[in-house]
Amino acid sequence: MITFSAGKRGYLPMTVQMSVMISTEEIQAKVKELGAQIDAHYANSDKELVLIGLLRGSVIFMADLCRTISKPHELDFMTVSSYGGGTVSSRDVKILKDLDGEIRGKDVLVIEDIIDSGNTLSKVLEILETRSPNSIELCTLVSKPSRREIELDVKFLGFNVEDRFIVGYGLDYDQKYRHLPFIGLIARAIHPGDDKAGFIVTTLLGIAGSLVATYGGRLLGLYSEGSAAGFIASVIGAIVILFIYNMVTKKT
Ligand SMILES: O=P(O)(O)OC[C@H]1O[C@H](OP(=O)(O)OP(=O)(O)O)[C@H](O)[C@@H]1O
Ligand code: HPA
Repeated sequence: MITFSAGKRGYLPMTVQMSVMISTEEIQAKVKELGAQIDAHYANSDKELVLIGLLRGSVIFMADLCRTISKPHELDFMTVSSYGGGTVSSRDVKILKDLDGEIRGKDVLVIEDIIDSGNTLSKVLEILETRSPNSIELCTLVSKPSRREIELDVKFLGFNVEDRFIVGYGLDYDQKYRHLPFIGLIARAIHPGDDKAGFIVTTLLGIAGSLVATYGGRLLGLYSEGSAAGFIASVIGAIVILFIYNMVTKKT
């Protein structure tokens, strides 16, 4: 289990616990293996080879993979999106950015980080086939065969994985975690701080809220000297503190 800090949510630091599904070492070994398979496959072709990465997920895999391929090749990119910020394919695959170059007569190798339902790649293949390349093959680091809605012929495959939502090595959840060098599962829901810090901060906030409500209430003439704020007023006091804290931290 790997624990790391993941910025802040509201006024408290977030901590994420992640379990490793595919380690950095396993990924690096597989990338080299795939590079060798790709070199062997295209060794006898006299056509130009172009690797097409689907942004943004494939970028880390593609950057590592292309450096293990000896045959000279071009890199080009397309942006398609089907997941938005969620974990379920919308099946409405949108082409957001097309290729910069021509692929007519070339050997095209499409690079993906993951194939899940197959909707994204099948749409991309449909488009690329209309442009008369010499050949089109698919390469993905990860595949979830049990999720497939559209069958695809994947020539170069890294790992088959079970149906769990994974992140890292290009794979994101809401655009986060792509930078991780391994592929993992978010094991514990993102929570504010560790439990001890959460308890202490919550207690201090409760006390501060009560003080703000008591002295604020006296200033406003709501309480007489010597009487203290009740529970609801203290909660309101705590909310006022959080509001001010968020205003101040947003400005810095
Ligand atoms: O087989 P599918 O069910 O279509 O899912 C696979 C696609 O989902 C992810 O892309 P996403 O739309 O999340 O964009 P991203 O590449 O920017 O992460 C991933 O990179 C694949 O392109
Ligand atoms: O498990 C996943 N993680 C991240 N992105 C994805 N896109 C399809 N499946 C996944």
